[in-house]
Amino acid sequence: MAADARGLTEEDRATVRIENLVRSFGDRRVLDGLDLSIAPGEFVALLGRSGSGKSTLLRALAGLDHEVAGGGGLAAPDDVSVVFQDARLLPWKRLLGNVVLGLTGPLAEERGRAALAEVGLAGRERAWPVELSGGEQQRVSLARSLVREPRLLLADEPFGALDALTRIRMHALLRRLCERHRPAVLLVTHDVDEAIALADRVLVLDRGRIAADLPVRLPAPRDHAGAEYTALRARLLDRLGVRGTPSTGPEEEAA
Ligand SMILES: Nc1ncnc2c1ncn2[C@@H]1O[C@H](COP(=O)(O)OP(=O)(O)OP(=O)(O)O)[C@@H](O)[C@H]1O
Repeated sequence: MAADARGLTEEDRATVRIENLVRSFGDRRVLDGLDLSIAPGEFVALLGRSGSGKSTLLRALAGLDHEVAGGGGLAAPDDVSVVFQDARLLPWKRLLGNVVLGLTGPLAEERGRAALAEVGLAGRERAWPVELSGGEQQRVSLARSLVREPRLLLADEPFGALDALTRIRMHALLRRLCERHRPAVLLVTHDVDEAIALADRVLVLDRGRIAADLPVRLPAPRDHAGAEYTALRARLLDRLGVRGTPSTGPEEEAA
């Protein structure tokens, strides 16, 4: 692997580096020798059938699971933010209070206001979470995550509970925010179109490992009707077993 002027390879510079990760629940090995690396600023989507271990992997990366075993290691930064399907705002705090929770320093409030403005909620700082729609609450959750300028943003089905129209708006917002803040992102989703719309690279988790690792090389704006889009979508659905085609060996393509 090519090294830079300081002798660092791409692997050394990775924001996430996992080798041989294993997680079992009782007799069941959910993650079974999983390898993965994510480069700084890279947006990666993770697909996989229900129960394939997507949330388990996310929890391990978030440092929420102390029972994972990494033979070769699990390296993820400490400055990680996590967004879940439900916004998990504190109902007794106003929006600004929710966004700046745990932030210290004289600029905390100012940064919180700026973050709310970035997600389209300027002027709503003093509103209570209960006054917001589900989509608006999820915007606050994004603001709360990104105000910390994390090196890694983990998102577990963040738009799963939203209606189709709000979801499309949230896609555009998330993409914009990530281009501005440049965290590495691991987005867990069930939705193949969401994965292709947002990510630089799409992974499929199957039988405890990354079974497909495909770069998304589509010109912006990503055209749902384009031949490249359709071909990538078909490959991913195939890997997910949706078309009834059994998956074969690991599928990889250099990014
Ligand atoms: N704390 C736990 N105790 C026992 N089994 C668990 C625990 N957490 C997860 N599992 C099991 O591990 C497997 C993977 O779960 P996980 O939630 O990671 O899957 P997932 O791919 O995120 O699924 P979904 O898409 O349905 O959310 C499941 O079979 C689940 O029952």
